[in-house]
Amino acid sequence: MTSTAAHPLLEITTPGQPRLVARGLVKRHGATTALAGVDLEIGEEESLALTGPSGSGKSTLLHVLAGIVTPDEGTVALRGRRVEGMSERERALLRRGRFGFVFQHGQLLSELSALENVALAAMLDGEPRAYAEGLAAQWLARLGLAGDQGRRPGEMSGGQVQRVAVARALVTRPDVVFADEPAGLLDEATSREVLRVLVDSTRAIGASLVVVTRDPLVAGWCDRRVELRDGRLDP
Ligand SMILES: Nc1ncnc2c1ncn2[C@@H]1O[C@H](COP(=O)(O)OP(=O)(O)OP(=O)(O)O)[C@@H](O)[C@H]1O
Repeated sequence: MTSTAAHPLLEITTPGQPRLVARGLVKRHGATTALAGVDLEIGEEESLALTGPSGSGKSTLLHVLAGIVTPDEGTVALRGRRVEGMSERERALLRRGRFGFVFQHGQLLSELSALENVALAAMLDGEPRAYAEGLAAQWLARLGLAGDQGRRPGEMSGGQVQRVAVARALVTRPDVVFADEPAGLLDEATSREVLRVLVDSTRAIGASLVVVTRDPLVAGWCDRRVELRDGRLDP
């Protein structure tokens, strides 16, 4: 499942460095300081569980690390290249090609089948349609959804939908996968099933993973766990 698309950001390689490095991140929302100075490094192929109480800044940190939200202060670098210094176009390319996302809900297009949803991510990353559909079919089969390719999100269970979302995030073989309580709306058993698939599949393709989770068992599956409190990482 190798990507054939030439990617303008693929030349970003600095061997030996952590994959993602955040320094001095501060983010304010009006009077609220969501991030109050966060330093974080994420290694090559490392999985990191991001935990902490409600309102502690987990989602904000994930969005800043992923280049979705610009910090008020501080820097984020992917393999040595500053993300917050990129143009909007470069950041969009980065998000589409080098990052994968799994959110709580809403990331699949309801009018498209599971196969089309996954293939679309690969097509947006530059793959031709037939190749993208082949990749999508392989990923769906790998995640136990071989028989569900033609189903739309409304015709699948919550757990199946989130597994399609995992396939969608991984089909571009991203460097880093960001997941914000990706199974937060599911029952505990189904949620853990989805998270297990996410952690294992991310590891299998050599991607790094940042996952926001409240579940200590899931956090235990990750290589490392950090806790945010009032916008700071607990030492
Ligand atoms: N767009 C926004 N506008 C205003 N305040 C915001 C915004 N986004 C986040 N905040 C505030 O910033 C703080 C951190 O929010 P954030 O969503 O990052 O926390 P969280 O740890 O992910 O919370 P939860 O576990 O409840 O999802 C909170 O006080 C929140 O109310």
